[in-house]
Amino acid sequence: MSIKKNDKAKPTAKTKAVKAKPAVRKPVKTVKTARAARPYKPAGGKNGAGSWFGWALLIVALAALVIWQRAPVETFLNQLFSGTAAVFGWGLLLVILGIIIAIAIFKREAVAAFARKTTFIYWYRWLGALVLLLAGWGLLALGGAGGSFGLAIIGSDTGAGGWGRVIGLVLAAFVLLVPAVAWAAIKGLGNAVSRPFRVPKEAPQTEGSAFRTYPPSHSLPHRQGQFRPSMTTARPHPPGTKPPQPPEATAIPSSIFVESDVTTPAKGEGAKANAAEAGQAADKKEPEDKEEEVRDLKQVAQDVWRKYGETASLLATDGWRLPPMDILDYTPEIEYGEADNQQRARMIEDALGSYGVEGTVVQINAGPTVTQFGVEPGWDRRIKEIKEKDKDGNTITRQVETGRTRVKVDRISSLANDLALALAAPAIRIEAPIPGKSLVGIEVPNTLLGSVSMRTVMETTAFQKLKTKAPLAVALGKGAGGEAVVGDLAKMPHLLIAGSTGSGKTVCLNAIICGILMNNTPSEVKFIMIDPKRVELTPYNSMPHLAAPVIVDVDKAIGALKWLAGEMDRRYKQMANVAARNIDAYNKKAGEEKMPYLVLVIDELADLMMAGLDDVEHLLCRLAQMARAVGIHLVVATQRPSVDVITGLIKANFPTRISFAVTSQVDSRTILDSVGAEKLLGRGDMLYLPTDAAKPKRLQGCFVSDLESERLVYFWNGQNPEPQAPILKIEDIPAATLPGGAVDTVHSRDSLFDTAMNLARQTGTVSASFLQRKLHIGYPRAARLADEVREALEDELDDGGAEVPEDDY
Ligand SMILES: Nc1ncnc2c1ncn2[C@@H]1O[C@H](COP(=O)(O)OP(=O)(O)OP(=O)(O)O)[C@@H](O)[C@H]1O
Repeated sequence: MSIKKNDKAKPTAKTKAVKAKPAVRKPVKTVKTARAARPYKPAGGKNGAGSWFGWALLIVALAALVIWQRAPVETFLNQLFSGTAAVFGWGLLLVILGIIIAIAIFKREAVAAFARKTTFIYWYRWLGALVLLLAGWGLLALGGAGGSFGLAIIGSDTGAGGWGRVIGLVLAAFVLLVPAVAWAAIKGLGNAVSRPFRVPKEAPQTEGSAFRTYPPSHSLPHRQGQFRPSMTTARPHPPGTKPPQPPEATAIPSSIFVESDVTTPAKGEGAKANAAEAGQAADKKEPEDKEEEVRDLKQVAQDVWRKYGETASLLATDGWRLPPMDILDYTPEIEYGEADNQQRARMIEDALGSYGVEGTVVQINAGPTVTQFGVEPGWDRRIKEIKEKDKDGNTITRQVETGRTRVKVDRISSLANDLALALAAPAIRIEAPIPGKSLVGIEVPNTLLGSVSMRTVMETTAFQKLKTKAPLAVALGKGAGGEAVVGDLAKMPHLLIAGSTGSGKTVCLNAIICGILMNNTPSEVKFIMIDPKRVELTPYNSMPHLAAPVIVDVDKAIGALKWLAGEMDRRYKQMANVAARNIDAYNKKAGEEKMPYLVLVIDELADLMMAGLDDVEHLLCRLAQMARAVGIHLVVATQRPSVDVITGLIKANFPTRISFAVTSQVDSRTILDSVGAEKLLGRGDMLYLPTDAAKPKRLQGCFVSDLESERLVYFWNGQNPEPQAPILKIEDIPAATLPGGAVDTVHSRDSLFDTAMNLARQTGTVSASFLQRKLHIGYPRAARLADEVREALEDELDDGGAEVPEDDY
């Protein structure tokens, strides 16, 4: 608000001159833009210990060093232990070695962490550098400039013997510095030598070969009852013997990739279309395109194996290999126009000013989807008009500020729609105040919407730090200022996700699942996945991390919840036996028999709630209340955030919540207890409410493409671990019963059931795609409807009715 000033005016006797300063616009202090993620430091594996090849090298190198420098070592030991060395002789070295190995075994985790921290996981490279140094010194000695130490290195022989030693040292350094290349060279040499003597033969995949071929999960509906479908029989290893180890990583397993007829169904929108048109040449794609895609995928996965299959740091303690970071795509971030944001900041100030609200934009946080403008509320000034005479005797009016109060935050919040109009933005969310700052945050959608790849978040220091102490670390997305937001599922300890259709729930679930898959082996984490929609999570079928194949039947799902509640009780008893209070304490005491974390993922809670409201609510609440300590965590998503699905009890037990775009304020309140989610933009734009925060935080969720998750599934499926006994078999899950005792078959009958029946009778066709076209409904619903119609017609046939039409899915 400007205040007129008249320098010439003289104050009258009655008035006191007040020097009123015009409101000065402060410059925008901070402009944060989303920065490129910090360069990724290679993540250490679980033990960080190195391969057998590396260990063998170390032992040989140490032994050679000791034998070579026997005299000084002996002198040193004698000096160190005086009489002791004389008594024990060289045995003392063995004792020291034994102590070191014992410490390494008992303090495995600590040693691994230390090794990772100090980059000692690359000890062989350090050693290699040392050997190279010695070689250099030896070379100097050959030229007469190496001193007595140099002469010792070449054995005081400046002829062929000395040269031989130097060359030997250089070769040893080469092997230590790049063991993989050395190993490949040795193998290549071996192959070249043996090639002339080899008899060419066909190499069919034999039973028990290093890698198994897995049929595409979606093509196995008939195998729903089986655990980990595989085409080869897994041989149990005899008790007391070593379980089969994963294959040598240098061999790129061709059989891990399913052949070109395999198309794991894409998830998300693509998935639905894909599944819907499964019978119609796989989603209208040209066969060549499809082949190209599969070949690409195969190529990428092969490249990943070639590059990282032998990385020692990827080898986990239990023999599995963790996926390398390169398995995820790297998407460069969009740079946001700073000038554009400055201009919008001015527009916000002007728009506020035009409604009589003083405010200055003092901070701009540019994020991937929205830019947050931090507005410092100005003053509500009380102005008094003073009439006075100038020196010519004319009456002039002067305004004087007589008092001021801060602009109320509510006055800015109530202008959301007006600001949206002024900025020509679709929706504006106002965060008043920004937690921890005395500013009001105005979130304006960017003109260019960016997406956040999971890799960019996983490579940040925040995630890398969390990962070292939290096995269930998940990458959630990036905040309004482009900062990475990560969370620990174990601390959440259960997560409720809601949002309207197409808002990004399934992508978020995938990001959580893939995040866990990137850092945990099947013996550390098991999943139970419930997917009533049948297309979203089924691509994970056949993965070794699954405690049971993906459950798609609602009645089985309720049975699985009951099993999980039983498992929780069993775990509590097991823990009580060893006096452990939680899973971490138990696993520390348990030694080899560790308890895996169990993560239950439900893609559509509404379907379950509709099937057995009381049962499901009771079971979920019981699990949510008690399961954290025994390592069971729930991740539940729904597209119906209404009070009959997200009941008060469920809400109370799921303290961590994520809301994607919803259609109304009521829905937003139901999920978050506050408004705001109705203003979200969809496509991964979310409000994240962690347990310890009073207000939700706006993020752009991580995007995981179908290709990325497929690659991960291939990676895990391709390994040949020790055979795993199924924890939970689908056929063992009891079907849930309705309150009346009858098996639940009628509840899910669709409102379009009668229309679909009529269509089937008239046209003689029952297929999901047909119903989808005719009834203008989505694929999941059409597929369910087709099943119902088919069942009903089969029942009629049993009672002497018309024949069931041929299925043309
Ligand atoms: N984090 C994200 N970044 C970029 N795009 C996203 C993100 N999340 C979702 N999308 C886009 O939105 C589409 C729909 O997402 P998704 O399938 O997860 O929605 P949904 O909420 O699960 O829908 P439905 O309930 O119908 O299954 C995706 O295909 C993708 O194109």
